[in-house]
Amino acid sequence: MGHIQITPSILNADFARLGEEVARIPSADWVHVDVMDNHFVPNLTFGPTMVEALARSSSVPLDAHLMIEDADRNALEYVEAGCGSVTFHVEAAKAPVRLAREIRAAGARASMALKPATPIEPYEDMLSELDMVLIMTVEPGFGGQRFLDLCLPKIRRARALMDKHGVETWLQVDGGVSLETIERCAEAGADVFVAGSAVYSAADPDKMVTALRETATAAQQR
Ligand SMILES: O=C(CO)[C@@H](O)[C@H](O)COP(=O)(O)O
Ligand SMILES: [Co+2]
Repeated sequence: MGHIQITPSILNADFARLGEEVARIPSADWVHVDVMDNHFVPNLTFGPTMVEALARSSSVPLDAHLMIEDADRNALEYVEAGCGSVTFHVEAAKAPVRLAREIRAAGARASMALKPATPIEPYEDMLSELDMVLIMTVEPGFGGQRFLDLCLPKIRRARALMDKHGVETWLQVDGGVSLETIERCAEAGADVFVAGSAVYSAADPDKMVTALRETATAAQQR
């Protein structure tokens, strides 16, 4: 398992001042940018032009979470926009192995996301093609939803498969992660944590990043 990383989502930040909002979380390991196209999910956020502007203004690297149809055709735009990690949904990719290879070849970390009802087992043999697997712990589309405990067994199974294959693939969780739920995820084997509303509704977002990291690190070492 890798060291604990915290990647705040800006979905619940003030979109009118995104540059300033990102500057409020200097301790974050990554900034999670939720790209939504109103087709793969029933919500619309921003595209590569905005992500490119954010990448230029941020001292923290960007972790793009693409909730878009036709990921095969559009994912590379986010590598070109300057994201250090690009996550596509397997439900939206026609050729996930080819896409992961293309993302890596273009110079970013390649990551694949699974919705709550999508199993990890069919993708066991492609773990070595991935730098990260993202297990959604809410249905994608909106911030501020309740954490789905039913996803915890899948986190455990994903960690067991990664151990079995001896890969260094990171295991990210996204959705409803807070000081209350992060321990369960870390104990199950996750090492990269997206937190949106928990961070941006805190009085001091950067302090919340530190608190989340400390809580997860303690749970991981138990
Ligand atoms: O990808 C998504 C939602 O689809 C997430 O990244 C959320 O934006 C995280 O927000 P919280 O659930 O932590 O409020
Ligand atoms: Co996300």
